[in-house]
Amino acid sequence: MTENNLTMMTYINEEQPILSSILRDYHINTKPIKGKEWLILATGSSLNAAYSAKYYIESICDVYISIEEPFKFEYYEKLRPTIDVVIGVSQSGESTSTIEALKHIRINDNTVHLMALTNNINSEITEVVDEVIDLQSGEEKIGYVTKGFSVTILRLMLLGLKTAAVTNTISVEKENKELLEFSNAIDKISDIINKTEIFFNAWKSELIKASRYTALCCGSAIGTALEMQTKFSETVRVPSQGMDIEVFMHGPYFEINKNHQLFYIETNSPVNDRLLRLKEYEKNYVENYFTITLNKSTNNRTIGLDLSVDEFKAPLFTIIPFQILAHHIAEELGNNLPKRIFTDFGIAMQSKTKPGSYI
Ligand SMILES: N[C@@H]1[C@@H](O)[C@H](O)[C@@H](COP(=O)(O)O)O[C@@H]1O
Repeated sequence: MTENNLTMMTYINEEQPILSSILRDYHINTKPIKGKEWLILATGSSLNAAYSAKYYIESICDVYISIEEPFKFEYYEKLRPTIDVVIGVSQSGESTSTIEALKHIRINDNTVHLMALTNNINSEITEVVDEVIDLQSGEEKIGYVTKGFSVTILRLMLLGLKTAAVTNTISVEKENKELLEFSNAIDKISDIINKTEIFFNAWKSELIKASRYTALCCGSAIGTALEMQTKFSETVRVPSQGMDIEVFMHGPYFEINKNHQLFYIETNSPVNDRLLRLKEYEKNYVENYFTITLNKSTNNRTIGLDLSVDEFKAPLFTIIPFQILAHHIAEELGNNLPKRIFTDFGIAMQSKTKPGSYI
């Protein structure tokens, strides 16, 4: 494939094989994380990936995870003395705020273990940490990451699984059961892609009309809602937001009008009933609302992933329909995604160490 033909779909289609291969290499490639209190620093999609993995790791492993925006952390937060390890997650390894926050921590604390999780082991982030974990997600030349996002989530989840196994928090049987569940669900990613394509074709003419897109979730799916906001903002470029239903209920619901489109993310959370009640209420005020559920679909407004995974693994999969919809809606709206825009932004604002190498 020539560079001119690369699209987000190229990389979305690579998710299933790369996630399968990472899972296959789990026993060789995944080392446990030392310590009970982890602080993750990341920005953009990497931050959303951290939120996507946090609740799985905490559910399987006896650790506590805090997640912070690095810039805010550097200038306004204090490093808690109980933090054992700080993990800077940066797919490019070139986000200056993550690098600077790690440097700042090192200057003020000589004992905390600093790690980088990155797809570029020659990048600047690797020079400021004690240990580097290679994401190994392969090349991604469209800067609006999809494959790298999914790989980051799986890598983080597997670090949690390995840590749980090595510390005897879970049995070998449980570890194998978890690996099998991941594997079975990853094998169904091509079905998720097909179902989303059918959904998009059925709803295309409506989907492109929204004046605002809102993704609503409960608890452990927050990483999906946040990444929907990031991905739609970057690509569809129409106001987009993603949040927990409890946040929505305390302000944002006032702005709803019929031109908004709502996406509900259903992951069989214990508070799912509240999400269903909200959907029932809001359907009187918007023309278009859709659901992405872990279960089977019961109507044509719903993409049913039909996966046997718990709500904690769900974010690895619930994001995929949004990645595909972002690509297709952006294309329908005439946004030429391979053509880079604001190419001078990263350097002007010093948000990146160098201009992105993606097309
Ligand atoms: N627009 C990009 C985002 O798409 C990306 O997620 C973020 C973090 O990048 P990285 O994970 O390489 O640190 O940087 C930029 O802001």
